[in-house]
Amino acid sequence: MQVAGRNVFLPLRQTVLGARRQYPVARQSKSAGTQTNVEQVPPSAAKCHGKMRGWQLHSYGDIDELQLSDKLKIPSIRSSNECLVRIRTTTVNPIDVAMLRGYGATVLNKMRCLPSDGIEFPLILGREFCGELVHKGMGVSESLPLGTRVWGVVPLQASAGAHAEYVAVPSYCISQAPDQLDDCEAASVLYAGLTAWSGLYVTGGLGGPCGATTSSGGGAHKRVLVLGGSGGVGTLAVQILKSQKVQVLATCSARNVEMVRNLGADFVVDYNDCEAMEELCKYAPYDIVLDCAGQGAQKAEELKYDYRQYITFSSPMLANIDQQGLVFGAIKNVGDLVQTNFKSFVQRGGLVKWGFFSPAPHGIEFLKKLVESRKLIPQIDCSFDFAELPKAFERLKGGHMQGKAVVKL
Ligand SMILES: NC(=O)C1=CN([C@@H]2O[C@H](COP(=O)(O)OP(=O)(O)OC[C@H]3O[C@@H](n4cnc5c(N)ncnc54)[C@H](OP(=O)(O)O)[C@@H]3O)[C@@H](O)[C@H]2O)C=CC1
Repeated sequence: MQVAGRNVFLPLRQTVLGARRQYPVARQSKSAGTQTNVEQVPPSAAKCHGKMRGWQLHSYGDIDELQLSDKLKIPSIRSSNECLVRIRTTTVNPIDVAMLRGYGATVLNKMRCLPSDGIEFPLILGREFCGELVHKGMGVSESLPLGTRVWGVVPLQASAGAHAEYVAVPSYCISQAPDQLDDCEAASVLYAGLTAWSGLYVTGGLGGPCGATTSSGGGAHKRVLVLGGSGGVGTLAVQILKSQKVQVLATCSARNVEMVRNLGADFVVDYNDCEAMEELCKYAPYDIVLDCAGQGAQKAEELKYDYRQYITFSSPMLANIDQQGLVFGAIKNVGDLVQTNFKSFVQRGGLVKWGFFSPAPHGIEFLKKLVESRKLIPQIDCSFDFAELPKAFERLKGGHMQGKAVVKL
């Protein structure tokens, strides 16, 4: 991403060695002639020598492409609104597994503003984290002092993600981590939580205009069916909906029915039990059917009950563009969406939409309020040490997760 003061680099090494207290510094960009102020001094990072450990990807492929190195350069703050975080915990999400194979590369490389002959490697995956704020630009709010324990997300197009000791992110992507959560729990909320929030409130308009533009939530007395209530996104979607007094129905495999019920779902069905699945017809029409199970838009055509909106997080958008290029992929996307919506509207009277993760600050605020009032409790499926990160990828590939796969640094 192009940022202001792009040529202003302030490696952590220069700012932390020997430093013991916070003070602002300013560096002049020779080429741009602009000035970027960077407040810094991470006392606890004083031992670092400008290098960090991290898992890198040098080409797309499978899990064995992930390479651990302890000689990676610590990311630099490149604008006054960026923050450098020393990571304590991170997670592995399905998007990391997909990006390992090259998913979305065409669009993401465009967003990375690479020159036409540029390559995106090395890449560091990892979309969310909990850690300590060690370095920040002067434009970052005083409500986030250095040393703050923060939770945050990494925008999809960033080529240096959270599977490393440090990550640099725009300040809107982080906030103070809730005290109610330990480091593992705090790392496992935002990526899936912001996906669920964005699907329900931005794409689905569950809380009206205020639900999408503020942290107010909403949707009381509506009825939502969550497909895949036991996964990373599904467990949070169920709890978000319950906290807003929405009637929640959910599907998952038999072994997870009790867990999803305990999260607050009013009615839970094993998706392998055809008879029980028929029961879902009794509760139709649904205001929203939320696909958190990778079923895609085509699943909407198979449903035997009516809905107003079917929202899937498994859109073919990036895959179409990967396969057919930007122009033909975009045309195919529009065609797919029109065709699916035509069928859906005629058969079920509802619309089919694609939902996406969105790093919105008011979404983060919304999730934080739920955590603080103990209405949202993250579910952790498994945790691994940093050196074992590939095992977390294996666990995700195995499927049937009960929440998140966490990695501790
Ligand atoms: N577009 C976007 O921006 C984003 C998209 N996603 C997508 O959303 C989906 C969910 O992500 P996430 O929760 O992290 O993934 P998980 O792997 O954590 O969860 C998926 C869950 O789906 C359940 N499941 C599998 N098959 C079915 C089925 N036929 N019916 C009902 N449930 C089923 C599984 O439950 P069980 O064990 O009970 O079978 C599993 O727990 C993924 O496809 C992911 O790629 C996620 C984040 C962002």
